[in-house]
Amino acid sequence: MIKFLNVTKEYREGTLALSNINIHIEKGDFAFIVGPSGAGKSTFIKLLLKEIEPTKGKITIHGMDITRLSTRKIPALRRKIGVVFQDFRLLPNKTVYENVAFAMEIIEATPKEIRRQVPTMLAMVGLSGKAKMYPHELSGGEQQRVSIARAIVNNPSVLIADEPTGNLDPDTAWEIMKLLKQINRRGTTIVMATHAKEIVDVMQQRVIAIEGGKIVRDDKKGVYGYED
Ligand SMILES: Nc1ncnc2c1ncn2[C@@H]1O[C@H](COP(=O)(O)OP(=O)(O)OP(=O)(O)O)[C@@H](O)[C@H]1O
Repeated sequence: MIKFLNVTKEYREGTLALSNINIHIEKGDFAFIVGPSGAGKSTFIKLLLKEIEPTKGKITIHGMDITRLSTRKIPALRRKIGVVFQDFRLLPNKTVYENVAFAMEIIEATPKEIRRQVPTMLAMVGLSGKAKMYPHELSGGEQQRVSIARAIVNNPSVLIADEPTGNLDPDTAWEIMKLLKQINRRGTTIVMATHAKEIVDVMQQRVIAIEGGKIVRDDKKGVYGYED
């Protein structure tokens, strides 16, 4: 479902963030992307979201070459991909309900669809009782749940999570991981960049390690493999 074919990203002359990498992530995979700081993980994620373009190579999602996508088709691509960030990125002046609803308004869902789908998502992430609250009234873990609800409300086939537990204490981090695993079980492919050694070691999922812009490991049930 996601393929990187001989992908190279050079930011400017001499800064080779990714060097001729090949990755194939299958539908339903739960893949951790690990590696030391500066290894190229964020670059990998930005390429997937088409925030940046590769210098060489091809990236396909569902067989669609995203490196050749016209600007007009980028919204359709983004709809297939949900994203969750370390810093939540919720809209501060919107309630929990409105934050999730907004993602549906952007794709022009009908008010009826929104009224049906948003409460379902909030129930799924365990926040039914907090629909009217604002982000600053929530704990970090709760804010991350809202951002997950927002990321999956349009039923994307892939959920990209960039350090989703980076700002959370260990117990809360595990709650978020349980939720991500539950979403994965329902068929959503998950790609998660992380520095969380314990989480990667316990979860026993696919681990793709990047070092110096190259893939140095790709194990089906891998471990983190670095000191924290
Ligand atoms: N916009 C940019 N312009 C120039 N060089 C960049 C840019 N973004 C990243 N780089 C360089 O590309 C390399 C890979 O960076 P990247 O952010 O992908 O690493 P990372 O693995 O995500 O690191 P971290 O774990 O610290 O977030 C680094 O050498 C970095 O300095």
